[in-house]
Amino acid sequence: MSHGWGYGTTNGPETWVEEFPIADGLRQSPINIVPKEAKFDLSLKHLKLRYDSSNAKGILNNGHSFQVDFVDDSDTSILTGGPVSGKYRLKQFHFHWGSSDDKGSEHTVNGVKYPCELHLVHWNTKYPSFGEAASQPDGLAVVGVFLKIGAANPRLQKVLDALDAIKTKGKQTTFTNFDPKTLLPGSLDYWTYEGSLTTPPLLESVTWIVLKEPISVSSTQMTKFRGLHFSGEGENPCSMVDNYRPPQPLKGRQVRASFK
Ligand SMILES: O=C(NCc1ccccc1)Nc1ccc2c(c1)[B-](O)(O)OC2
Ligand SMILES: [Zn+2]
Repeated sequence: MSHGWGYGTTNGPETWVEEFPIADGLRQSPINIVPKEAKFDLSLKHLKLRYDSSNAKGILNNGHSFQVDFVDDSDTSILTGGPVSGKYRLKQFHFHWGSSDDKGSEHTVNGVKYPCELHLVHWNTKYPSFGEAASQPDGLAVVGVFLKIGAANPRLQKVLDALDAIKTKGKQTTFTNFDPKTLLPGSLDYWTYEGSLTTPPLLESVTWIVLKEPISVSSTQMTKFRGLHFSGEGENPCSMVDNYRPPQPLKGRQVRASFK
């Protein structure tokens, strides 16, 4: 049986460095964000996200999270402005969450964990593909959005209703006509820093753009995330929960803020 990385006691974040030594690198993610230590940078531009709902393609249980994949063969769903130069194409979005409402996010704010964190993954069109971009220091731009327990979020419902069809590892189904902009909070104020993928291969190619304002999710909606399985059909069932990497050392990096 393939051992493969995961979030369990024998293959979790503390073990990843054995196969992926960059886990101890200089620009690892996530991090704990301390707002008072973030430097307001007047030169940071407004974040511009233009998505075409018809680019949504499918939804997949990849054994670590679930992701909604987008057609990325043209510049129809792109991120521009913010801390980056050039155009970054939306490839997929996915989430990280906990086994209970007191944990689950990857980034933390003053040490506070949110129950869930959304990642919208974009790649720099100066490179020919996502895979190529993922190996470049300016290859990826990921927007992180915190989810906070409150009123049920109707914008999440279409995604959550699709989860019954992808309960186990490897299952996927079509998922069309969805604009991820509907998942964003009212304010696009953000913190930004240079980091990495938070899952193996942990490549140090991500400009992180973490939104200050969370979106809401209800406890009941959170139980839908927790109904997924890390395991495949017919394997010992293993609930997909606590699929988050804890904060990593800042190692001298500056976190900048787009707002005062
Ligand atoms: O795309 C991923 N893996 C497949 C892969 C293919 C080709 C080259 C490298 C990697 N992973 C991944 C991508 C983006 C993010 C994360 C993980 B995240 O840190 O969880 O949030 C942001
Ligand atoms: Zn992620």
